[in-house]
Amino acid sequence: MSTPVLSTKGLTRDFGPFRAVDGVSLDIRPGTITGLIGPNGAGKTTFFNLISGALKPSAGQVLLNGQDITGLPPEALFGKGLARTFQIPRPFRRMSLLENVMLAPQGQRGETVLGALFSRAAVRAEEARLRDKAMGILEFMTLGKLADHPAGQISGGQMKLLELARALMGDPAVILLDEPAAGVNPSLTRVLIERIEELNRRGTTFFIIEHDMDFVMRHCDPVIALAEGKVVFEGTAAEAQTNPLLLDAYLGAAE
Ligand SMILES: Nc1ncnc2c1ncn2[C@@H]1O[C@H](COP(=O)(O)OP(=O)(O)OP(=O)(O)O)[C@@H](O)[C@H]1O
Repeated sequence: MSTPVLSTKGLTRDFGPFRAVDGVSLDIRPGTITGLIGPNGAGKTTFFNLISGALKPSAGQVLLNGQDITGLPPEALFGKGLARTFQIPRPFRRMSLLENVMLAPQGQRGETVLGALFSRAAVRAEEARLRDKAMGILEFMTLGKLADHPAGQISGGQMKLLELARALMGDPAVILLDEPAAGVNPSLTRVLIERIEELNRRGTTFFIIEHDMDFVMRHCDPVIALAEGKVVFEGTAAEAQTNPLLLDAYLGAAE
């Protein structure tokens, strides 16, 4: 078996007396599109927040390519190749799409104190490089024509594409997506899925929270299920559909 690109060991998070994530240990294999499912309140988003540095764990560890990244802030993780998108995207609404993508956190010379020591020509060259890279990514995400549009004026589905575009500025090895298909119309969902699969073919690993079981069955392998903060299932999507524990814990509501 290949070395996991991302691992958690006993990852735990308490909110007062309530344990939202309860000793989760799992491995994400490189090159997979791994799905994370579970009922409302199972702890999925909290688990993503712990991995991506948005929340500090009460106990446990997160490893990226074997390196301990527990508790590092999101910007530091972005630089290490771990990116995350949100259930509800939050672009800078008055800035253009291009500016939003260019502003994705990364060691941007022009904005650092050190940057003041570089020549203005070097700063301009760096900005031109970022602009070209951001434009290429927007085109890849089918948003090229909207590059100069204010981000506050695009649809919710386009905002999800923009979120992924921002994530791509860090050349991430692993991307965490929180409900990418929620509230997105079918044609934009298709674009999103095609891009995820294209990036995956090029080697990017995805870890995706998704409630839409059709999406999970078609695109995710393996699938991990959380219930009450614990892993209750790990296997293929087909196994997930027939697992009795899962039917009780999660899919039972559909019966
Ligand atoms: N900041 C917080 N303070 C207190 N409790 C919290 C906090 N964040 C989450 N919780 C609780 O932790 C539990 C897990 O929430 P979480 O949002 O991680 O679940 P989820 O599986 O992502 O649910 P959903 O599918 O509805 O998004 C819930 O009971 C929630 O109320």
